[in-house]
Amino acid sequence: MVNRTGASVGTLTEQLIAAGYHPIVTPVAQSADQVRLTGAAMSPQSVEPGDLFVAVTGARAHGADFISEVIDRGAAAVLTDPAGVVKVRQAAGYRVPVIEVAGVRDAAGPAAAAIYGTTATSDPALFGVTGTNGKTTTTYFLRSLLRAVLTPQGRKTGLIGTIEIAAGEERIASEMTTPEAVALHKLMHSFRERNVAAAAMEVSSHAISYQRISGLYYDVAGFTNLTQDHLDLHGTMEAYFAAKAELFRRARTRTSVITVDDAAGHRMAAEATGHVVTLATTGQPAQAHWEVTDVAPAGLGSAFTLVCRRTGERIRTSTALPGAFNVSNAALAAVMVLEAATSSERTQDFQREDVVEALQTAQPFHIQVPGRMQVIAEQPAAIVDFAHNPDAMIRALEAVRRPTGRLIMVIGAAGERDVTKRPTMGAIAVRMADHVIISDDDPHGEDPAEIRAGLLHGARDAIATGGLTTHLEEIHPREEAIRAAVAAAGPQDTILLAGRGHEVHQDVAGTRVEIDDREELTRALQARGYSTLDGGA
Ligand SMILES: CC(=O)N[C@H]1[C@@H](OP(=O)(O)OP(=O)(O)OC[C@H]2O[C@@H](n3ccc(=O)[nH]c3=O)[C@H](O)[C@@H]2O)O[C@H](CO)[C@@H](O)[C@@H]1O[C@H](C)C(=O)N[C@@H](C)C(=O)N[C@H](CCC(=O)O)C(=O)O
Ligand SMILES: Nc1ncnc2c1ncn2[C@@H]1O[C@H](COP(=O)(O)OP(=O)(O)OP(=O)(O)O)[C@@H](O)[C@H]1O
Repeated sequence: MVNRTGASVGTLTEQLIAAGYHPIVTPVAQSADQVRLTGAAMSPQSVEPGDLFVAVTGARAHGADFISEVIDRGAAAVLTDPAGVVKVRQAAGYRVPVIEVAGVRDAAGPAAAAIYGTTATSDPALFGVTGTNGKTTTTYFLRSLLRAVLTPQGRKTGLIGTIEIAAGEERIASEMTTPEAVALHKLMHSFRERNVAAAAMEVSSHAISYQRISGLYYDVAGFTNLTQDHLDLHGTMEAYFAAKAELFRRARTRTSVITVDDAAGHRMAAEATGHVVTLATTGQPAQAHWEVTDVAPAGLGSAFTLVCRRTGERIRTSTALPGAFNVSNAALAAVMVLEAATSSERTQDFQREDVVEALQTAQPFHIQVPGRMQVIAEQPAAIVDFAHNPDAMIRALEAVRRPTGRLIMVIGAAGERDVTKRPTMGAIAVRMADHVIISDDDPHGEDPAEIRAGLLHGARDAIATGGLTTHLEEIHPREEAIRAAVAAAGPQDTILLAGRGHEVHQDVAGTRVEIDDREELTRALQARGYSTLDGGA
């Protein structure tokens, strides 16, 4: 059953009071009950007639600075902070009701939930994934498994993440890993309209810190891992951990599935509230609810068994994606859906035997995830991957290393992001590859030469202190670095392009420079007479 959208300003205010906010509504000529809100928007440019405009303040501006444009677009009311109220009054007088709250970003979620009809049990069933690495891959795996279970019931699946937002086969380009709260609730409504029964969603630490998931309720949330990244936003690993931990609270999530392969996972499981399920994927004995055992190579990927310690149940499945970390990602997706099938709330959607059968027979983890360990050619082995932080680089390099042949890699680092990881990434590259080409990623507003210098510094230091023989070069622009990597490779060698994955343009000081690693690599390989795999570009 699709919920109709809409709430009056009066109803919305009552719901905010019930949710613990203390809204103050400044009056207009009409009574608050007569002003009907049919949608919500946080970006002034996306306001539509009848919307609640949520005016937040930030590093660049206050949403209320754009109030004249917002009213011209037909906004019916404004939700904002005390500073926003003053701005609205000065620029627009008493033309629309203004609801004042102290924490606008946090109140935006419950407000949008009231307007778009999101509740804890409304469709879709939400599966959230957080962690430093593996969110995109795990959500693709989740969607694929959910599809295998729900398609025979005539129901659809949704996806929200870095690469795309999708409702069934309909695709919307994604600008953020996790959109703003109002956009998320609008999306939940459109999912319901499209018969989407379950959705897999990436939850970035930015989204948690900026309260983008406010007003959402997760049936199951999964944790992959926590390693260094995003220290520009969080400052310390402790604060980064605390942001992620917010997802695993009873008030937000019914069942938390936590991968406990590292200390951060153990601590996350200990601090999570509500129903907590642990998963160990290293193949080593562990005191976890679910364990991965019997990992064996299967094509480029791996087959493995999931064992439930409590019941002794054993489920054999596999993934076609290379790398031990993809066993972890696949196992997490599998346990999240198995646990949803166990929860009494959703058993009508997810029959446990359907999930087990899908895992054993439908090969749900044999999909390609754009730019994640994407194999472009086999001779030389040529792979495009999104690894752009130290841990992901180590794991990606381990995954592609073969007993014979040289390993050639191209890396860069993004500008205006966590500068402390650059020397570490340079050092990892020269320690684990035979030939390293340092080039550009997304410089944003930073000088690309300085970013490369950060990587080179770490790389040169590691070569000197470790007495390494790695061949190190600096080549830009990136397409030239890719051509050089291919020129340096023989058929038995391996080429890894790291850092950009699915991305199709670089942001260079605000200018979009078209470049797709998969296409560049395909072209460079073909120009030298090598065969490439279909769908590589
Ligand atoms: C660090 C961060 O996440 N910042 C987000 C935050 O910015 P902010 O608090 O500084 O706000 P602001 O940009 O001043 O905007 C305030 C208000 O003015 C409006 N405004 C602002 C400027 C303008 O020119 N025009 C305009 O209308 C905005 O729409 C907003 O209503 O709130 C803004 C509005 O909601 C977001 O656009 C902005 O995301 C920026 C674009 C961003 O780059 N975020 C990235 C880092 C991010 O969130 N990434 C994660 C993934 C990270 C990962 O795992 O790699 C993600 O989930 O996507
Ligand atoms: N479970 C994992 N553990 C460590 N590294 C991983 C894991 N899964 C994937 N990776 C590596 O991290 C890279 C990014 O993977 P993915 O896009 O799935 O993660 P993500 O969390 O969505 O990343 P981002 O938030 O940066 O988009 C991959 O290309 C791979 O190199």
